[in-house]
Amino acid sequence: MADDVGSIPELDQKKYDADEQVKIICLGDSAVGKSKLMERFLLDEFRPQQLSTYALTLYKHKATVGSKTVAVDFWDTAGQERFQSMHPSYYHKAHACIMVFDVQRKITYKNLANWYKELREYRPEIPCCVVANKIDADLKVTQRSFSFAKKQGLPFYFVSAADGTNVVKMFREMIKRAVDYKLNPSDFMDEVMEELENFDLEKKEENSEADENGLSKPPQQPGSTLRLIRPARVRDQTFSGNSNSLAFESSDCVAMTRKSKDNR
Ligand SMILES: Nc1nc2c(ncn2[C@@H]2O[C@H](COP(=O)(O)OP(=O)(O)OP(=O)(O)O)[C@@H](O)[C@H]2O)c(=O)[nH]1
Ligand SMILES: [Mg+2]
Repeated sequence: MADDVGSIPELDQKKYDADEQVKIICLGDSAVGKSKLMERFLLDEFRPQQLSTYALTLYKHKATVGSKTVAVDFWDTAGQERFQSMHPSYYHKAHACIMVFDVQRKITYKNLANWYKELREYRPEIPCCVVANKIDADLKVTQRSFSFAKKQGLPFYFVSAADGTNVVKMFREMIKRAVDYKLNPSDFMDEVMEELENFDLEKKEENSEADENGLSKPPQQPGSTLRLIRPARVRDQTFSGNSNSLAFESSDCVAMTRKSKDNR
């Protein structure tokens, strides 16, 4: 049993600060085909058996965008109702989101509104798209209009993980949008986080300079800087092929605490 998600290199989210690393998350109800879409894109295969994702799977992919090679981490999680809402660390530092519904199950389309609301609470500005999956089961659905994406101003794709329709196109466009977002973040929180991280680094440098000059360090004020508290415990960790799976045991989450001077 691992005791700290931060100690699992694949899940150390600091790596997403590097220019050539992006994180793309996938949202949608259970059995809409999130994992099958990833498998279709990454392995170009489709095995119809259903195995619901257990908590979290991380798929790694190298993509070329312009002249750059970019490492893309796709985060895939179970859309099961029992989870109700997603673990906050799932959204943390995500650069794009793919929202999926099943054209054969109306409820999965209706539930997009809930997924989208939660996404925007954590990531107000990241690029997002809506994906109507399983069109192979009934091609006539492509004649219908699904207004949710239009209302929210989001790109919309009819796809099929089973026969591959539009899958590569959709993933490539989302990777490009994630990279563009990474280079020009319009998310206020991203900028605040970056400022605070730089501020913390500068402070550390000042302290070590003071040390070198034989000066004493200023006393550390507990809670006066921004701290990232990582999920405390991990129940299970398995590695297979190019993906990692793990489960969070409790609702412990990536939480940010910051006490201002006035609160001390
Ligand atoms: N006909 C058809 N079936 C599909 C397609 N994509 C997925 N399925 C089937 O839908 C079922 C669920 O697919 P998954 O990819 O496991 O669904 P998921 O969204 O990852 O589900 P959770 O992990 O439980 O959240 C499987 O039985 C797949 O075979 C598709 O494009 N066409
Ligand atoms: Mg799945």
